[in-house]
Amino acid sequence: MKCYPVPRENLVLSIDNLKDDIPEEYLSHKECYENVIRKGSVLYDIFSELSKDRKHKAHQAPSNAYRISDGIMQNVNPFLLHFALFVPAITNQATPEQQAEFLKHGFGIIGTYAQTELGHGTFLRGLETTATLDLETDEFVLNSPTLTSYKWWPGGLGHTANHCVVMAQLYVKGKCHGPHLFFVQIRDIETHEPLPGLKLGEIGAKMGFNTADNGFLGFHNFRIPRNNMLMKNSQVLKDGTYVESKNEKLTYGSMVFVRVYLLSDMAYMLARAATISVRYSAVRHQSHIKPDEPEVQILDFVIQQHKLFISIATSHAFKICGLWLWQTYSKVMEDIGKGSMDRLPELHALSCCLKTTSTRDAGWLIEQCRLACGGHGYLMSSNLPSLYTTATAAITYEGESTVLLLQTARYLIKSWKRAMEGESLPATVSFLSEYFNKRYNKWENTPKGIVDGLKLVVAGVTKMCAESIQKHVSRGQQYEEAWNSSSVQLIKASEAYSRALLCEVFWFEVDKVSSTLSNNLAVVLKQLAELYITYWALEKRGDLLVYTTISKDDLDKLQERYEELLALIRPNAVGLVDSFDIRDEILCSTLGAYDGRVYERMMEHALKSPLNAETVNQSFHKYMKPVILKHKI
Ligand SMILES: CCCCCCCC/C=C\CCCCCC(=O)SCCNC(=O)CCNC(=O)[C@H](O)C(C)(C)COP(=O)(O)OP(=O)(O)OC[C@H]1O[C@@H](n2cnc3c(N)ncnc32)[C@H](O)[C@@H]1OP(=O)(O)O
Ligand SMILES: Cc1cc2nc3c(=O)[nH]c(=O)nc-3n(C[C@H](O)[C@H](O)[C@H](O)COP(=O)(O)OP(=O)(O)OC[C@H]3O[C@@H](n4cnc5c(N)ncnc54)[C@H](O)[C@@H]3O)c2cc1C
Repeated sequence: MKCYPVPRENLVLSIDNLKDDIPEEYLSHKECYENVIRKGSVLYDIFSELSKDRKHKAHQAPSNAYRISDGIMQNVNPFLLHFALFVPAITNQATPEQQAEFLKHGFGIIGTYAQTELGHGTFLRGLETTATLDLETDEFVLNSPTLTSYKWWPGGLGHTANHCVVMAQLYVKGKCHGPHLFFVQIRDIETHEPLPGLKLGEIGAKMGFNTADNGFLGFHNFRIPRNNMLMKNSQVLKDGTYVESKNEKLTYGSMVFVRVYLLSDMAYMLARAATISVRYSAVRHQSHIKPDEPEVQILDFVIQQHKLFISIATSHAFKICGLWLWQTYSKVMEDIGKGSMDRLPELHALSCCLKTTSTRDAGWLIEQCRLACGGHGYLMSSNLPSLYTTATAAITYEGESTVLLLQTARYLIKSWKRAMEGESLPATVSFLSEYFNKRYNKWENTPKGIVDGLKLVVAGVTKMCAESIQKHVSRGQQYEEAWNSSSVQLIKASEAYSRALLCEVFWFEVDKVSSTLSNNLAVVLKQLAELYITYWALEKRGDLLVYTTISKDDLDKLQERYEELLALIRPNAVGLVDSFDIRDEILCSTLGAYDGRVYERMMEHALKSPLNAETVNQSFHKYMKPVILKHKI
């Protein structure tokens, strides 16, 4: 067996079998898939060796080895779900004995996480796949009773995975106990043929993610051993006794893991887009500033700095907040391991709004980076279009953004009610009590003052939501109807909460470590953090004018400070993106390569187009020529 030492980027990137002769955009849908399976299998082999070295723990921050594949695959790795959800679901939701059994083949199996159905993705209590206990045979019988109950979307399900964790409605003795997770083999290990009683396939071409092999799966009286239900939190005994979980939402735990991870993932996606667009903006000369001087680097246009520097700052914000959220996640998981669920609602609320804001921001900021590169940003060889379609998928997967923001709003409203009743609140929402008790300060034009102001916006909007719900109820609506009627404001409350959290954590984490950094590094990091906070204060000036004592004069001074920060960051801009340290082989961009040979690389890439293999394409003689000659006057 090939033995890989812990891979270094150099080792992995030097493997010939990982190089593409033809750029992926020139391959067919089927060739694309086969190409990523070729590369993915090499990486899977390496990661398997790597993972043996460090026993996989459910709550361990995902290894950065994942980053290497992110670059080499260029598109999405069809094995991703195995690492992102299949293994974490088993280590998070199965008993130790089950883990030993299900993972005994180590990386000899390839899994995915099959939860979403054709008819349901958000509303998990509405999932239709059933798992019915057969007491006589000590098995569960899985069925897809309708077309809408077919599993639809799971990554790797179409042709890659041979196992999956399936979410299905558990039926025991005629009673439904809601969604539970089951370990299911779906293909023969040797032949890879679908097992009898299953209908498997891929769901077709998508806007991006076209190598993720998202698939569909239908069950027809498909039997699995009773022991294949993941039974760490709830159990079904041999006699059919159902032992319920201490918290039924623990079943949803695997999604929290990925939502927490996505903050760091988006930091990395943005770092790539910022590296490409800032380096290109340093190379590209276009137009004049002073009429009698040569054309300038487009990075010297202040409006270009306004478009791009927020992406540098946001990547750092997501990285730092991602680590903070990961620490919170790990602590809550530790508490749950000791039997305490107290902080689970808070973790759920934090992960919902931060996952949503980070994926949405990554989407529009990557698009802003693309547009800042003019026409060349529209080339696939820039890699900005692929970064965009990959990042924006995350706004939907792992919890659709609106739905997750409403989950956070649910937590804010509950916290507001607790504040009104004088209860003490967790630190992440304690400002609601301060606001309720009118303990807040006048506006200050400082980073801390801005953070406090943004929290006042959250408290003010949350209060307005609570009053709106109360108003609708007093007019005769049921609570759930009143909730729906107030949902536009509820989304605003969650968005404001997420922004305040990002600003607060970014600023105070940087402030906390700055004394340990070299002066220059501390200065630059603080400039980025202040730029981020000031950018969002100016973006949210309307809310600040409504809910804080900020004045027009304060806003004018903030605008001035923001433009000062752009000028201060300008000399370090290229150094800042270089410090993301993303190699050309992982950046995969003709515009963002370290050596700045943009135009030569663009031409080299263009010549790889199959259309350039000949000077006259056969379609001229076959189709065009007869028409041209026929109509030639
Ligand atoms: C090497 C590793 C690398 C990792 C790399 C990752 C990067 C990318 C990875 C993968 C690419 C693609 C992966 C995509 C995978 C998927 O998309 S999997 C499917 C994702 N689907 C969802 O997220 C479904 C979203 N829907 C839900 O979560 C639920 O339906 C709902 C929360 C919206 C509603 O659930 P419901 O049961 O109806 O609850 P409610 O009645 O609304 O009550 C809410 C209460 O429940 C609590 N709660 C809800 N969810 C959770 C949770 N997850 N954890 C804890 N608690 C939860 C909530 O706090 C409420 O409690 P209260 O009643 O006390 O208010
Ligand atoms: C690239 C990609 C990869 C994926 N990978 C996987 C995977 O590996 N495994 C897996 O199981 N799933 C996967 N999914 C599916 C994904 O998790 C679902 O698409 C997602 O959960 C949203 O559900 P839905 O598609 O049914 O949308 P819906 O929930 O139908 O949402 C449609 C619209 O209805 C709105 N809406 C829904 N409920 C509410 C509500 N309560 N209040 C207000 N508005 C509401 C939404 O906001 C949205 O605007 C993937 C999806 C994508 C795009």
